[in-house]
Amino acid sequence: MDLGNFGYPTATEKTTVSYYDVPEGVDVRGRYDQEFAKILTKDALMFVAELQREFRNHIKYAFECRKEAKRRYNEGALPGFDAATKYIQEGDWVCAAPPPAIADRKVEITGPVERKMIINALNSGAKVFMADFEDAVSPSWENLMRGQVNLKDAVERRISFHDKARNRSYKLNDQTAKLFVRPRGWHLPEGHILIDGEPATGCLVDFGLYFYHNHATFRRTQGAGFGPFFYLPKMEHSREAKIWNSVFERAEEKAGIERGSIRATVLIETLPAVFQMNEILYELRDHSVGLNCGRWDYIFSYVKTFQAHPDRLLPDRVQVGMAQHFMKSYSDLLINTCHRRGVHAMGGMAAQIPIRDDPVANEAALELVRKDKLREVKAGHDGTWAAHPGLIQDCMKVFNNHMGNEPNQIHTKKREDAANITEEDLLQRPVGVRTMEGLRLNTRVGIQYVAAWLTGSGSVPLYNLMEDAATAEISRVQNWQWLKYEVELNGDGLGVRVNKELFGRVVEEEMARIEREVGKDKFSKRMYKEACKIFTRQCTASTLDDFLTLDAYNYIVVHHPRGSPSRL
Ligand SMILES: CC(=O)SCCNC(=O)CCNC(=O)[C@H](O)C(C)(C)COP(=O)(O)OP(=O)(O)OC[C@H]1O[C@@H](n2cnc3c(N)ncnc32)[C@H](O)[C@@H]1OP(=O)(O)O
Ligand SMILES: O=CC(=O)O
Ligand SMILES: [Mg+2]
Repeated sequence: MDLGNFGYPTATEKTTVSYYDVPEGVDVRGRYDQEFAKILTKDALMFVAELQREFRNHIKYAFECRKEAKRRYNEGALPGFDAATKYIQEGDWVCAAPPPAIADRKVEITGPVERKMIINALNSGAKVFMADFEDAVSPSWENLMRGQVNLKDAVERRISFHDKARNRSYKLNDQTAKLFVRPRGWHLPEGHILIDGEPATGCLVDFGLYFYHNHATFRRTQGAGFGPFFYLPKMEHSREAKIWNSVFERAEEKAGIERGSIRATVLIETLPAVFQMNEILYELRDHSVGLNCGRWDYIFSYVKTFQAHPDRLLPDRVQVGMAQHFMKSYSDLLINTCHRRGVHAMGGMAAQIPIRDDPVANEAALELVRKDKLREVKAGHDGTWAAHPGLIQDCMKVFNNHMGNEPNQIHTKKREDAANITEEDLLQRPVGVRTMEGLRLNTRVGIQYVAAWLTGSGSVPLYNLMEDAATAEISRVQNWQWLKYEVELNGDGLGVRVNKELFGRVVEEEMARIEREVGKDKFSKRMYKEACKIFTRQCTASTLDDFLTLDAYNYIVVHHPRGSPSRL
């Protein structure tokens, strides 16, 4: 039996609401809004609180383990395959078969949970739209709660949008992409919802509210009996996948739906996780629809994992592509692992986006995207990511040309040749050089990204590339690493070493450049100075911050005390 309200008693309608109606032990400190109140119902909050109470100790333990692993890496250890789970690596098990509704995932568009973009993405011609609460979103209360409202309207197919300035209206086409939702990573708290006096775990809020309100409609209208579908980001170990699996089981139980209804694709986007791909799929075997190469966070994680290994410095960010041996090995092993276990091996995101006002540069950008997709489909990926609706047709053509009418390559491209990829392959030092331009680009991209994030945008176009939290992290940690080890910029032939004084000058000059590029007016009104402070502090910190957005989050939490006028 499918219990739409999870069997909780129906909440009585309040006629006058001045603040959210919360269950025992839950406090909502975010701004009151009537639309948000339809999401933050007492029953939905009770569901989130139950998840938080059941899993908080498991999450705490997983973070203790992350800390312990970091300590080991910082003392010189390298990540590697786990001998204790050889029986999983070598066993002959497979995951549950992919639901027919999402057998074909050739091209997936991703984007933040903004109303207009959700409509555009669902109408884009992509097979799947991954609605993002992670890398592409600045997790302000407004963005998150509006995102939940938008997704509910999208699942119920009544989402619309009117752009007053352009007098343009948006609504869904008859044929739309299948919806996946990516909740935040385990590390991000939700500072506006307190459960038993502590901030809720961000991803349990994202998952819990979305699941609670949409599971029944989704399964009926989109999933052909399966769903909802998720992407799970930034995990470092299979024990974290095990928590998600238990969360899914609990949600299915509460909703009274069959085990295995919920399906999720895990992003392999941390270095430790590449050694756990079998274990992650195993933990989620009833709920899995594969793995995805989250290449940008993966590069970030390579630097983070090796923060105390000066012999493993990265070259300039632009040189760390999928052709580097360690990146190619990661993608090949992911395909081999997924296909052996009967699930999708998804490719990743090329950073290029269409360049509207320059046809030659636009064609060059599209060609880079096409090449990246060709590499992926030939390697055996079953689908890929695209950042922009203008890329869907080209990506689709590449995949269709190679796969014809086949929905995926799970059973036709096993990549047995990749089964013997070793720890050395996965950790091989990237080749390339470091330049002053690399340091400058990291700095001006990092500052502009943080400025955008602080003002509500989690994905932005910068210098004709898509930038989001993952790409910005690379800029930050690379600067930190170069400063920490006072590295030589060996690509310029000048023997210049990076130190705080040089970095100080670079920051000043890049801030001046940003001001010239964006104009004095925007520069003074937006948060460039605050962004510069946050970014500079993180690049020069004596110990590396785990995440750029954890510190920056403090700037965007806005508490509204109960009964304050802003809640009315
Ligand atoms: C590392 C990772 O995690 S990758 C996954 C996370 N990152 C993302 O999802 C990034 C998604 N992409 C984006 O956010 C955007 O494409 C950006 C910020 C990179 C570029 O945005 P813009 O410069 O505004 O794009 P542009 O002006 O060319 O947009 C043209 C139209 O396409 C729409 N559009 C652009 N990207 C998207 C998208 N990803 N989804 C839906 N619609 C989109 C715009 O809303 C606009 O619509 P309109 O013509 O109806 O007004
Ligand atoms: O989430 C995707 C990534 O590349 O990071
Ligand atoms: Mg990522």
